Amino acid sequence: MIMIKIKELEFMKIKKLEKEYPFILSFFENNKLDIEGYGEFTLEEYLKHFTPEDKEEWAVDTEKIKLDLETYLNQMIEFLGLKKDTIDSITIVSGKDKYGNLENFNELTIYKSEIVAIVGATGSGKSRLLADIEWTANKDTPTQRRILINGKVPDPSFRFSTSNKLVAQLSQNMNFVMDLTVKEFLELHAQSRMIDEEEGVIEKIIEAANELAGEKFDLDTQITGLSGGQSRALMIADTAILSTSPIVLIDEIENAGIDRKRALNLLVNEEKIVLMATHDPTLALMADKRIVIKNGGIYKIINTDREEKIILKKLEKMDAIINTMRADLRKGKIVNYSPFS
Ligand SMILES: Nc1ncnc2c1ncn2[C@@H]1O[C@H](COP(=O)(O)OP(=O)(O)OP(=O)(O)O)[C@@H](O)[C@H]1O
Repeated sequence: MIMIKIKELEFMKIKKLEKEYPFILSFFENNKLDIEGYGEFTLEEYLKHFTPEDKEEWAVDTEKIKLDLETYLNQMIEFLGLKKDTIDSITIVSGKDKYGNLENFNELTIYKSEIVAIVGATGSGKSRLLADIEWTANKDTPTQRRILINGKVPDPSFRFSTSNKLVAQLSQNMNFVMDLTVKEFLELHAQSRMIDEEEGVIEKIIEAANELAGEKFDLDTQITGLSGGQSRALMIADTAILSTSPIVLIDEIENAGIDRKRALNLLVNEEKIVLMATHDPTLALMADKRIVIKNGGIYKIINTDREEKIILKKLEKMDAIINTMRADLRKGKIVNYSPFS
C-alpha cells in the first residue's frame, strides 16, 4: 500500500524532507542529484531548476525521479517500520435507540473529504452520535454503537493519545480564558505540534480566519477580546491548517457570524472527514449526505441529490441577502430596499 504520495511532498522544502526522511539523502546521492545549497527550495522548485541543457547533459527525467522517489520512500518506510497510520474512512456500526430498538441501518462508512450532516429534533441524539465517534465507541456507550477506523476496531490507545488525536472537536462554546495575543496562542499551538515553518503557518491561519470572520482581526489582538464569530473562525482555521486530526466533529456552527461555506471548504480541502450536527438547512444540504436521528437512533441516511443541490443554490442566495442585510443593519443603514426583486 502506498503510504506517501509524491504529490504531498512536492511542496515541502528539501531541508524539511531531509529532516523527516533522513534516508532521502541516499536517494539524491544515488541519482547524482546535488542538493547542496537547495535546502530552502521545495522539491518541485528544485526539480524545476534544471535547464533543458542540464536535463540533456545529465539525463535528468524529473517525472521519473518523482516516481522513483515515491517508490523509494514507501519501501524505506515499510522496511524501517516507520509506517504512519493514515485514516481513510470511519464506519459507524449500528446500535440501539433510546427505547432499545435496533437502529434502522447496518453500517455507514464515511471517507476522507466527505461532509456528513447530522439532523434531527432537539434532544434526538445528534451530540450523542458525535460523542460515540469521538470516543471510538465499542459497544460501551448508551447507544451500543461501534466505530471502526479503516474498517477495523481501532486500538484503544487512540482514546488517550494526546499527540495522535483522532478527532478535533469544534463546539459552540469557544470561550478563551488565557491572556494571550492571537500570535502567542498560535505559536503555542504550532510549537506543541512541532511545526517547522511556524511563521508561514501562523500567517496562513490568520489569513484563513479573517476570510471566515466578518470583522477582521490581527495577530496582536488579545484572544479574550475576540468576538464569538472571530474566535470560532480562528479555531476552524487552526483546526484545518494545524491539526493533524483526520476527523473533525462540529456541533452546530449556526449563528456564529462566519462564512460557513468557506469554513467547510477549508476543512474538506485539508482532506478531513467532517461530521456536523446542524439545524440549518443550508449546512445540511451542503453535506454530501445527512444522517437523520430519531429517538436516539439513526433513522435514515439520505444522499444529497442533484435536485437538493439546486435548492441549495437558492438557499445560498437567500443567505447572502440576509448577510448583506445584517451587515447593513450593523452599520446603521436603513434597509428600505427590496432584496427580493
Ligand atoms: N441511543 C441512545 N440510547 C440512550 N440514550 C441516548 C441515545 N441517544 C441519545 N441518548 C441520550 O439522549 C439525550 C439527548 O441527546 P443529545 O444531547 O445527543 O441530543 P441532540 O440531538 O444533540 O440535542 P440538541 O439538538 O438539543 O443539541 C442525551 O442524554 C443522550 O445521551
